[in-house]
Amino acid sequence: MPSSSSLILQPLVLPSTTPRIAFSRLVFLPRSLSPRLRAVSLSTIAMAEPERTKLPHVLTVAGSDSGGGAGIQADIKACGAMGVYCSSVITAVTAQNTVGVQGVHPVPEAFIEEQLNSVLSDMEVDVVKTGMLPSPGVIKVLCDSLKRFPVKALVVDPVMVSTSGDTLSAPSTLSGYRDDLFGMADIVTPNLKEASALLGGMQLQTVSDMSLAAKSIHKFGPKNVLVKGGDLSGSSDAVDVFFDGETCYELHGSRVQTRNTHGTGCTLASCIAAELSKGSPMLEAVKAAKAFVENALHYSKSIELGSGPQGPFDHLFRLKSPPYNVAPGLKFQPDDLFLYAVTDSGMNSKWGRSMTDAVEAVIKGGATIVQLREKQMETREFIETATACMEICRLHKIPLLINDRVDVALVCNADGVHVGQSDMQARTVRALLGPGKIIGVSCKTISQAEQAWMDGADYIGYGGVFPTSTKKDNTTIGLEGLKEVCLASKLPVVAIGGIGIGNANLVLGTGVKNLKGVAVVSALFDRESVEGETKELRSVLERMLSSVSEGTVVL
Ligand SMILES: Nc1ncnc2c1ncn2[C@@H]1O[C@H](COP(=O)(O)OP(=O)(O)OP(=O)(O)O)[C@@H](O)[C@H]1O
Ligand SMILES: Cc1ncc(CO)c(N)n1
Ligand SMILES: [Mg+2]
Repeated sequence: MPSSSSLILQPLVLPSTTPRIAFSRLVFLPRSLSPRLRAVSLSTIAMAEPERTKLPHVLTVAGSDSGGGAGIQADIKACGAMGVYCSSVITAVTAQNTVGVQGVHPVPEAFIEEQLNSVLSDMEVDVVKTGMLPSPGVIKVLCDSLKRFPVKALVVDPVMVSTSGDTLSAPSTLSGYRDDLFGMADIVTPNLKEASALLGGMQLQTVSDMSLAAKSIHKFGPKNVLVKGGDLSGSSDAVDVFFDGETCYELHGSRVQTRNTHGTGCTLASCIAAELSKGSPMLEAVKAAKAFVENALHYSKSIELGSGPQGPFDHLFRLKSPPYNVAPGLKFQPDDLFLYAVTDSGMNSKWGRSMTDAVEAVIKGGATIVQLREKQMETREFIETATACMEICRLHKIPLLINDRVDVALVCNADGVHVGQSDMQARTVRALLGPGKIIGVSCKTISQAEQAWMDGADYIGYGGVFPTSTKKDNTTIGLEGLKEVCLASKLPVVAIGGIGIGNANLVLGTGVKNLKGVAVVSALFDRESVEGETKELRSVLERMLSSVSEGTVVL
């Protein structure tokens, strides 16, 4: 939470095109403090930096798929798409296409060992991901290599049978997986058939069977288990079950209607490995991987390759879409939600001020994030206004979000988008904006908050807390509803709806987990002095915050 005295020293990461000079700067939390403090914060010290960039690195130990949709080929493309370097140790060469597997040619174990030695001894691997390990001997070689060259994480996809029904690893590998490799794994990712085989043929037909299976497989020693439900018959969504040893999570995604699902499992495990190599926590890595697979399937629905029943999909779909080339904006920090200003041009014209003047004033007053919410403005005017506001926000290092209009956000390279329940789904917004942008979702219920998290949003807006004139027909849920959703939410929350100087303390005073701030429209913009009102609200919030943190809340 913001505090006027907290100072941190933070390295400034420069884009790769910038001359190789590193700066360090003093950064105060939150981003908008007084101009005096900001001036101090920007004093930079130039110093020489060695010429070295460490790329996150995944090593895949898997089989080649001549059709290019699964195996090593999927792994390399998936890691590339996630921005991670991928080396490969090939365990077998398969002759494979959309019809099935026509042949398997295992690589001799001694030569697999040689490949492992070459890469692990030299190339600073962060994460190892395994796919097709055709024999128990290969598993043994791999375990020995990992003991000699430990890595940060091990992702085991226990590939046994292809979807076409062809055997990719001997049944005798089962005990190698269970007794040797699983105990070293950070996560194992069996599909339904593999989970069943690992558990001696246990029937898996429902999501609760999947949970039981995840818990049983966990007993073999991996830190986490993900039982994948791509092949769960009769399921209208794509549900996977994640178990971390304590909690079982059902991860629900939309089921894409397509024949092009060959290689989803390899891709999912590689994306998890890629996210782990970048430093993501496990559950976040799994979520990001699942969202990637779903998006890739969605964007590849129309691909026609081969005459068989299961086609490949396009891992590099993002390259085709120019929006993905937009520069990342300010990285999301939950504390930015502290004083969240939402614009309204009707109020600005009432008080005779321009949008840019209003945005500048609200930032000077102490707003920590700005959202342009313009329901009536023509597209061209909206883009011009948003571009001008972006300049002001960039200058002050305050994130600018656009309500609903992903197109406007892309054109003006805003820091993100805020969507409501009837706007574009957050996962689609994420697919369009890419991973570096901020996405917020308005939610009224716990299940909407859960869905926002699943969709890859960064925060939720919860409201209306109090009655408001800004939104007609908006149900008021009150402070009790706010507390309930905050406690259940996995994302930071900003409260909205009828909040102003007179009642903001009631909101922050709840002191409830995940509540990071208040979003305000009329109380800032339907006033004569935007800057003055914002300053006053900011000081009310800061006073409330310090009494909450000292445990001396007086309402
Ligand atoms: N049609 C689909 N729509 C959305 N997600 C899907 C679909 N099919 C599979 N998935 C997702 O893809 C991931 C891989 O699951 P799946 O059960 O297909 O693995 P697999 O059988 O090991 O894959 P492979 O085809 O590589 O053998 C899971 O997250 C699953 O939910
Ligand atoms: C080489 C290889 N690895 C894994 C799979 C599972 O999809 C496959 N079909 N082929
Ligand atoms: Mg499958």
